[in-house]
Amino acid sequence: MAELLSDDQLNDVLPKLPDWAAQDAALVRTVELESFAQAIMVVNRIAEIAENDNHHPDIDIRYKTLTFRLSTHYKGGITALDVSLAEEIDGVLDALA
Ligand SMILES: C[C@H](O)[C@H](O)[C@H]1CNC2=NC(N)=NC(=O)C2=N1
Repeated sequence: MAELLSDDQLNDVLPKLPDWAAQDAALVRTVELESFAQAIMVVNRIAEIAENDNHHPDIDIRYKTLTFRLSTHYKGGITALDVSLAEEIDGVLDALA
């Protein structure tokens, strides 16, 4: 079972996730894609990852801007599961042409 990260643990992790911020007990990243179609393609790729991980992001879709909020719902905050998912989301975004 994943445990909530302490403030110290979170402060250690955040520098490794430069595109993410800790806001309201979640890891948050906003990214603007090239088009709505590309945004939806990204959402679908991340949906596959989330299903495989059984750990799911909150995703806000506004035209071609996506905002991801990662928290572990049954813990009510940020755990290592959220850090791992953030790294996987970064991988999808970094791989875009
Ligand atoms: C039953 C199922 O394993 C749980 O509901 C999973 C699904 N995906 C999840 N995703 C996230 N972000 N937090 C959870 O606590 C969580 N729990």
